[in-house]
Amino acid sequence: MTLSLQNIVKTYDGKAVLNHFSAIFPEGGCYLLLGENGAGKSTLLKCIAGDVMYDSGVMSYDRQLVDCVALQYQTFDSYSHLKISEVIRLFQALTANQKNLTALYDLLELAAYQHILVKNASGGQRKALSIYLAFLLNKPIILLDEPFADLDLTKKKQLGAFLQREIQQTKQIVIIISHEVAGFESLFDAIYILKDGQLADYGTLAELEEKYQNPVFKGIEGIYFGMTGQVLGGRIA
Ligand SMILES: Nc1ncnc2c1ncn2[C@@H]1O[C@H](COP(=O)(O)OP(=O)(O)OP(=O)(O)O)[C@@H](O)[C@H]1O
Repeated sequence: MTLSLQNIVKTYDGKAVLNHFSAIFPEGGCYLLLGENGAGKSTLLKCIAGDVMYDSGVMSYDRQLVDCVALQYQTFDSYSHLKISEVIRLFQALTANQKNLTALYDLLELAAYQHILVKNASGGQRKALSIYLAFLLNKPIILLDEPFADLDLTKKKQLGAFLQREIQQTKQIVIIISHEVAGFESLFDAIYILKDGQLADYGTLAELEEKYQNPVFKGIEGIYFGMTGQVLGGRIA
C-alpha cells in the first residue's frame, strides 16, 4: 500500500506553508523528511495524521488514512497528570492488535521512570514515551518528529538499530523528521527535501549524493547543505 500526496496546500495566516506538495511513499520503507526550520515538515506530518486540516489537495491510501497513522509529536505534553505507566496502559487498552514491544520498552528504559507523572518527566523521558506510544498503536503508517532529539547517545544508537530491524520485518511506512542524521544513513530508503512548501527533490542517499556533491560535508549533511546552504545539527558517529 502506497501513501500518495498530491498538490497538498496548507496556509497559516494567508501564508502557504505547504504549496502544492506532492510525494509518494511506498510501503515497507523508512523515509527521511528534510527541510530547514519552519519549512513545514511537522505541518505535513500533522496533515497526514489528520490532526491539521489541509486546504486542498488529495491524500490517498488503500484504507481510510486517518485510521492508519500514528504520529509521534516533536514535544509530548499530553496526559500531564498521569504516570507514564498509566499513559501506556491507556494506549494498550485502545489498541486491539498489540504487538510485542519488549525490545523497544527495554531500550527506552521505560521501566525506570514508569512511576513519574508526565508533567514531571524530563524531555528525554517524554520523548521515549512518545516513541513507544507511536509503535504501540501498531498502525501501518508511523510518523516520527525528531525521535532522536533529547535521547542520550546509547538510546539514539539502539533506537536506530530497532527502527532498522522493525522496518525490515514489517510493511510499515515510516516517515522521520530529523536534524540528527549522521550515523543513521543506512536507515533511510529515500530522502525527501521540503523547500518553499514543495518537494524540492527526493531520492536515495546515493542518488542525491551524486547530485549534491560537497567537499566539506558528506552524506545527508552534504545534501542538506547543497540544498539549503545550512548545516544539519547532531552527530552520533
Ligand atoms: N498552528 C499554527 N498557526 C500558525 N502558524 C503555524 C502553526 N503551526 C505552524 N505554523 C507555522 O508554519 C510554519 C511551518 O511550521 P512547522 O512546524 O511545520 O515547521 P518545521 O519544518 O517542522 O520546523 P522545525 O524544523 O523548526 O521543527 C512555521 O512558520 C510556523 O510558525
